[in-house]
Amino acid sequence: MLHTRDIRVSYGMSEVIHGLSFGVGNNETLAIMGRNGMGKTTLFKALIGILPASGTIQFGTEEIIRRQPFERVKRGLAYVPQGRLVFGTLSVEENISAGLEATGRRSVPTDIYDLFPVLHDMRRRKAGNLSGGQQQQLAIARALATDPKVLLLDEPTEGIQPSIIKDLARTLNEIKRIRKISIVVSEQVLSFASDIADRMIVLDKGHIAFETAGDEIDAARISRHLTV
Ligand SMILES: Nc1ncnc2c1ncn2[C@@H]1O[C@H](COP(=O)(O)OP(=O)(O)OP(=O)(O)O)[C@@H](O)[C@H]1O
Repeated sequence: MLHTRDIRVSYGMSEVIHGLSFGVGNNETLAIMGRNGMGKTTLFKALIGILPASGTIQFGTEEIIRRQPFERVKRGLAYVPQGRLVFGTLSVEENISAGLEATGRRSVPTDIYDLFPVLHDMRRRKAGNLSGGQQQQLAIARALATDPKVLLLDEPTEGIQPSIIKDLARTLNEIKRIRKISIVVSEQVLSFASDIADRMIVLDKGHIAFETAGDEIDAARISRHLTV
């Protein structure tokens, strides 16, 4: 579905992503693991097109590396940034509706409120008044409103309580089942990633240290790359 080849990203003269090649298949969840500063956010920004990158990004049958972010979204790539970044002064429903623009649809698809009933209950509230976990749900709901084929999630568990993290894993598995989409998620929380990933890639200083199938996860080996 989404395949990169030799992706390189730099800040000025300093290259931080050093030629990454990986892919995510149809209806597959890929977790990209790595501790702070290993390049996860930089990689995600390059995938959605906020940061320029060299190499190739094949999305379905199309090469998208020169496409603007909004063109990538229109084609079915959605991005939930680290830190959630909802529009705090807009209502929950207005936040979700912001995602509809890419589709031409006018009302929020019902499956979104089925997935996130709390957002339905709070649809008239200002998004800034929601808890961290609820804002994360809202950011995912807004991304789903764009009707994506691939959902990119940058560290969705950051700053979220452990009990809510379990719910988030369940919801992401439900989204994959209902929508039949692919998910690429960056993470440091191995238990969460293990609950959702079909495959994992471990990033180390902008390189792929190794890759593993979800049912063959060597927790000790991955943990060595997650703890300082
Ligand atoms: N705007 C920037 N200018 C220069 N260097 C940057 C910039 N943003 C990130 N970096 C550097 O790029 C490298 C990768 O950072 P990145 O934020 O992608 O890592 P990360 O794995 O997402 O970590 P975190 O979880 O802390 O965001 C780090 O060495 C970081 O210092």
